[in-house]
Amino acid sequence: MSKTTFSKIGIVGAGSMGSNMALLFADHDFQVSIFDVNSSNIDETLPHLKKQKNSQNISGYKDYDKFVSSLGSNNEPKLFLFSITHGSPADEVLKSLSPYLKKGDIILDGGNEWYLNSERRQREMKEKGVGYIGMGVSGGYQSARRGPSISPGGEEDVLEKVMPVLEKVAAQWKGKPCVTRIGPGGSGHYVKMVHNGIEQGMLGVLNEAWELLFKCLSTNLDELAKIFEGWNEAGELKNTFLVRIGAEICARKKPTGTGHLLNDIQDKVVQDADNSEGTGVWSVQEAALRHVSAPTITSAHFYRIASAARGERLQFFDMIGGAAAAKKQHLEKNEERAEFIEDLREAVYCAFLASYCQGMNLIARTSKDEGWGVKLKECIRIWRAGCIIESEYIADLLEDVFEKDKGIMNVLLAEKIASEIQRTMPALKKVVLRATEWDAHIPCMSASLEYFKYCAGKHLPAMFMEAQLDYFGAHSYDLKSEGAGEVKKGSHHTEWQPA
Ligand SMILES: NC(=O)C1=CN([C@@H]2O[C@H](COP(=O)(O)OP(=O)(O)OC[C@H]3O[C@@H](n4cnc5c(N)ncnc54)[C@H](OP(=O)(O)O)[C@@H]3O)[C@@H](O)[C@H]2O)C=CC1
Ligand SMILES: O=C(CO)[C@H](O)[C@H](O)COP(=O)(O)O
Repeated sequence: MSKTTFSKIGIVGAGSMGSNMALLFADHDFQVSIFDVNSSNIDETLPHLKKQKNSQNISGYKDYDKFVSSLGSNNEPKLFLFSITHGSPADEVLKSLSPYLKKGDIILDGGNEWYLNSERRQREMKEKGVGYIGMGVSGGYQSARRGPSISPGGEEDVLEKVMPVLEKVAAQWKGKPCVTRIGPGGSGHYVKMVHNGIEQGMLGVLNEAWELLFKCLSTNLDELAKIFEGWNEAGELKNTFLVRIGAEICARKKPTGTGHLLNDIQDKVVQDADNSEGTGVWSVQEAALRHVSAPTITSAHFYRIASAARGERLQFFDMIGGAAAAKKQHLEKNEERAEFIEDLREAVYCAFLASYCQGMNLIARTSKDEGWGVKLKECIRIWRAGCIIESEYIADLLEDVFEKDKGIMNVLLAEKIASEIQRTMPALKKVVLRATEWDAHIPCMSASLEYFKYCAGKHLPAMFMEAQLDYFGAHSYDLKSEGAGEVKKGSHHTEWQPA
């Protein structure tokens, strides 16, 4: 581990991530100055921070002048951490902070940011001699407090200076910090974006399993918590963060009154639709732009978009006579129920794997396109702890794949992955079939099944699509007799109907 170069840090943004990272850095003996353009955020957060351990290391600021001065004398290089909303809020803050920045200062942008914004800011800051690191921080606010998984990207000499700081505060796995130099430019934010894309897919899959158990099989929430706990204890879903917190969420009772808290929660995910988070949208956009098939991730996204529009959903529900509501099922025999739950566990794993494969293929593609040299094995390593997509079995599998083939572009083609898919796809198919009969919502599981099916399609009906495209668009085609061929326009055209 390298030596720490900074002992002070200026955090901009006293929201849930920023304030918890203030405590994290304070625990690691950094002098922390926390600033927010909205002074009421400091008024609200500081008293709370001051009640915590090591709070003597934290001071709050409401104006840039005092904030920057608190970090040292004029010629002392300063380290800043942004924890603010992506896009124009981060641009506004950077513009206001800019007059105070000096050569040698470094900004760690710890928000979820569009990688091209990070690259633009890197160029702007470079002109002033200021380093700018686009830095993914994963694990939500609990890990921000205890140690997150961190994916920094930027210029090598700047990364060199901040790695000792990040190694100190990152989550640890087997004695190693869950942080690595991802690569140049916006690669750090890009990898975090894909992490959130994978997360989106996994969240989608698990919410489908939850509905099948809760609504279709009428499993009560305490029993459901036990099922998820069991899944998290052994087998392919062992030590999977989202399954573990899923069990806690099912079991949680209301703080007042009786009953489970979950029963009161509305069925809307709005953070994509209201633009407060961008990573989901960008992952979908990037998968399309880079020509990487990622249907688990994209289906999860479009499902979330539809979930946000509850008003429209209710209207449409009435219009089609409730045909789309998940139905209660009575699996007569206990063994039949147990068998279904076991199939469901395998199906969840198989679809989680689909989400991971799609995400890793996207990183591989973009890293090659951009010449970033991202080490996929390292991405998996830093996602082992302090992170939302933590999943031990999948990480073991993929680390091994990336160890053996560092340049792999499509992880489906790794023997180990293919054999896992072959082994668990029948369970996924059984679950999709049953769930379809039961009118359960399965956008991600069904998309994952289709993904594996068409990625392994020896004779796709795309031959018919290709003919149609040639009919009306003269797009031309390859002939079967010409073999697999390249990914490029074919050389044959038929004049199906003269114009
Ligand atoms: N929550 C999470 O689990 C994670 C979040 N992130 C990312 O970390 C960043 C912070 O997230 P989080 O703490 O959850 O969000 P919060 O909403 O709690 O905090 C966001 C902060 O940004 C400030 N802000 C918003 N708009 C502006 C603006 N125009 N100018 C200056 N400041 C502004 C907010 O101030 P105000 O309250 O006045 O709006 C607030 O201080 C985001 O980029 C998020 O994507 C990353 C990993 C996990
Ligand atoms: O970055 C995160 C975790 O890693 C945040 O929790 C973020 O809110 C997740 O949002 P999304 O599912 O929309 O990507």
